[in-house]
Parts: sequence; C-alpha cells; structure tokens
Amino acid sequence: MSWPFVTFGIPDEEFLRVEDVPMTKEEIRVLVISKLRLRRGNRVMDVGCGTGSVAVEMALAVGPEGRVYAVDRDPKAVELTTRNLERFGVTDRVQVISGDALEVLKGFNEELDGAFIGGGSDELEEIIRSLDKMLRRGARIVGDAIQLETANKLVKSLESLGYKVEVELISISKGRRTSTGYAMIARNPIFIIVGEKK
Ligand SMILES: C[S@@+](CC[C@H](N)C(=O)[O-])C[C@H]1O[C@@H](n2cnc3c(N)ncnc32)[C@H](O)[C@@H]1O
Repeated sequence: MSWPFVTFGIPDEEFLRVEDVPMTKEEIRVLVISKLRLRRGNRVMDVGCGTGSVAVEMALAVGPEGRVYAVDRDPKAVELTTRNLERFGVTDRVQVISGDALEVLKGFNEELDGAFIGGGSDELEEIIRSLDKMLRRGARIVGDAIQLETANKLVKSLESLGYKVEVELISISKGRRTSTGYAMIARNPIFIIVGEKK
C-alpha cells in the first residue's frame, strides 16, 4: 500500500496488529513525529519499534534519501514491523534490527538526526547515554511514557546530559456514537518528553 496523503497520522486500523505487541496510537504518533522535527534525508532511530507504526511514519517523513533504524528485542515486534513497512512501501529506507537496544547501540556508529523511545525500559538511562553519542548537535530525542516514573527517568537522563527538555502530558478522548450523541471516552494520558541536544 502506498499511503496517499501528505499529512501524518495514519489511522491505527491501517496497521497490521498481533496480540501483545503494543502500538503508539495515531494522535500521539502525530505529535511524536512533529516533535522530532525531521527533514528529508535524515537518519533516525526508533527504539522499541513494536508494530512499526512510528517507523513507518518516520520513513515517510525522511523520504527515500533518509534512513530509519527500527530496533526491538521482541521477535514478534520485529516481524510485525517488517510486515507493516512492506504494507506502506517503505522497506527501502528502513533497517529493522532484532535485539536489545543497548546491545544494538554498542555496535552502532552512524550519526543520527533524531531518535524516538517508545515506552519504558529498564535500561532507559543507558539507552539515552548511548544514543547521545550518536546524535548530532540540535538533534532531538523524543520519548513517550504512560508511567510517571518513566517520564521522570526520561527527564532526568536528558537533563543530566545537558539537553534542553520539554515535558507534555497529552489527554485524548475519542467520541463514541451512542443512541443520543457522542460520548467522549478518555484514553490514558501520555507523557511526551522531548530533549534537544545543545
Ligand atoms: C510501547 S511499544 C512501542 C510501540 C511502537 N512505537 C509502535 O508504534 O508500535 C514498546 C516496544 O519496546 C520494546 N522494548 C522495550 N525495551 C526494549 C529494549 N531494551 N530493547 C529493544 N526493544 C525494547 C518492546 O518489545 C515493545 O515492542
């Protein structure tokens, strides 16, 4: 499938899903891609790519001249990401890497223009320190978090490296049609933490 629109925020239902592989939802994905401030030709990493939904939108943003590295330690996520990349016709510019992010980063030596960390990990602080070595000045790390503790880890790690940090808490409610009108059903608030390398 070749996604025909210029705007981001591919509807969630367009992605293939499997059980136990979580996905960054459409409205959060839009913000994440926007906060990364990507340009055509950029090189970016999606740490914990899950379904590949963020990797797909990164790939559309950086274009065929760019490069996306999509990493996940769950083989189910790696396979699903590959299938979603095929579905959106962007396999040419994405390298899917199976493995623990920290291990992958140890053997990685490309300069990066940005990175997204989707969700919590025990190794969050070390992952951020490793990413920092790959990022050019002005590049951004964007992380999202459901838990306060994960958001705090993201903020503290980025601050300790001297990044300029932005913190947001996003609450989305989706209208569900009832017999009398639309009831707004709240989703979990999500922290979005942005760090810009000075
Ligand atoms: C919330 S999901 C990411 C969703 C993804 N952004 C998407 O749009 O589908 C988090 C993913 O991070 C992966 N993960 C967590 N810690 C990791 C680590 N240390 N190394 C690699 N992958 C990791 C999990 O396996 C999971 O697939």
